[in-house]
Formats: sequence, structure tokens, C-alpha cells
Amino acid sequence: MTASPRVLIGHGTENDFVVLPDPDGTVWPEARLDAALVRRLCDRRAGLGGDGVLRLVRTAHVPDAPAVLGADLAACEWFMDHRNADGSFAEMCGNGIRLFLHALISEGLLDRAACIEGLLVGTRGGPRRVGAAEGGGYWVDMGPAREFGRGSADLDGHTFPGLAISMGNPHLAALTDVDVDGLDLTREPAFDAALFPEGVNVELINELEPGTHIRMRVHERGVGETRSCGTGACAAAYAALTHAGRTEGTVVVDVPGGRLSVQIDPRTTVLTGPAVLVAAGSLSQEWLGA
Ligand SMILES: N[C@@H](CCC[C@H](N)C(=O)O)C(=O)O
Repeated sequence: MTASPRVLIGHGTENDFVVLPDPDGTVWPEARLDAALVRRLCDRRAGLGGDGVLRLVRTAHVPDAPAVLGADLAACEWFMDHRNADGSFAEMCGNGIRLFLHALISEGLLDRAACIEGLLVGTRGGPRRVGAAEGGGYWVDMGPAREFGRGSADLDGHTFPGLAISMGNPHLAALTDVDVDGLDLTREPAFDAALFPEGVNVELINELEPGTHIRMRVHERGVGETRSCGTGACAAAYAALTHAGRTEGTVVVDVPGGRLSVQIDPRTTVLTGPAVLVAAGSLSQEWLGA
């Protein structure tokens, strides 16, 4: 076991993560990286701070991988082992997977030039193809948005009706005329637990240009309000296109932490955006032992 484990801090449109390199699964076996330690790492005062944790690990060292990747197991050398800040697992993270690839490249575990075509990465939501974009940033083939009903969320004195959408993980994407910038998202939204038995990420969306440009804020399952959510941006773009009566197109999604682009066609959804590494160092023995 490494005495002082290496750690990186990074973000994708200010959705920020503690990144733990563990290529051979020897530093952070699941028993060590338990929910309590994830919460401590993500604590913004007593830890490093983040909306979640990403472990950079080879798929061969993830016990869940065969069940979630099936026939694609052998094609996914790497697995994005993602946790929310409350310690829970999530199926997918659109900002996290871009940062995951960026961190693999920056740690010398992959060559950026070899990532232009993209590679399959394992996630608990299944395999996803992710690649380095020619002009900078990263793209992810997120698979199709799957609509599974209509619901609503109660937040800040409003009821927001929207579409229930799976991007691997669950979303309620609600277009609204209420100015989303003025909302207080500090409390947990109330939602229909029968529609969302595993909880839900809630996106509040203002249309800026119908079907092409939206503004979004998000309350994430297992975290609270974050400054961006990649899967949420895909769900929001799908809801905006549907509202415009279209099944394909490119939607620019402005979030408090920056801008994402989502390209949708009837077959799939491609999310493009930045990934930034802020710092690299090691966890202290004093903090680990406390
Ligand atoms: N911020 C992420 C989504 C992370 C998981 C989410 N909180 C959930 O529990 O489903 C993204 O960029 O997609």
C-alpha cells in the first residue's frame, strides 16, 4: 500500500472531483475507499473538497465490472469508479468521465494522440466511448437519452413539471419560465419516489433559443446543487429539443460553471466540454490517520 497516496483535484465546467490514481487497484480497494472516507475527501473544510471522487483504476480490479459491462468487459481497459460526495455510487458522470480521461493522459497512463478516436471506458452504467477533441477538451458518446415518463419536483416554492430521462442515471429535466438564476436550490427537492425509486438529479432549464441554446441549473442526487452536470446537460438538451418538436440537433448548455455542447440524433447523444486539472500532490498521513 502506498504510504502517502497520490491525489489530483480537477473539474469539468466547475463540477469538481477528487481524483485518486489507482491503476492496479492496490491503493484504494473498496474496503478502504468506503463511504465515510469519500465524504471526508469531499468535505470542503476538513477534506480536499469536491462534488465527488473518481478512482482511476483498471477494469480488472473492479469487482462490479463483469456485471455492468457484460460482453464489453475485455474492451474496457479502464473503469471510471465514481462516487457522489455523500459516498453513494452513481451509474454515470458526464463531466467526470472527461476529467477521468484527462487525468489518465496527464498521469502518463495514456497518450493524448492515441485518444482522438476515443476509447471505451467502463462505468457502472455500462461502457462509454470517450475521446480527446481536436481543438481541446473531450467528447463522450453518452448513448441515447431514454425517456420514461413525466413527473415534477417541488423546489423553492415552485412545482416544476418535466420529463423523466435516463442517461444511465435518473433525471427530471424541467423547462420553465421561472428565471433559474433566481432560484434557491439549497434544499432537497421533493419528487415522486415511485417514478424515481433510486433518487433523481433535477435540472431546471430556461430556453434562450428554442431547441439550440439553454441555461440550466441542477440539484444532483447525492451531492446538492453543483455548478454543472454532464448527464444533466444531456437530459436538458433532450428536453429542449423535444419541446421544439425535434429529434436531432446540437444544443449549447450554459451552466453556472461554464458551457457544454450536446449533439443529439436518434441513435445517440454526444457531450463535449472541457476538463481541467487544478492540482496534484499526496494525502498526508496525519489526515489519513485522523
Ligand atoms: N455530475 C455528474 C453526475 C454525477 C452523478 C449524479 N449525482 C447521480 O447520482 O446520478 C455528471 O456530470 O453527469
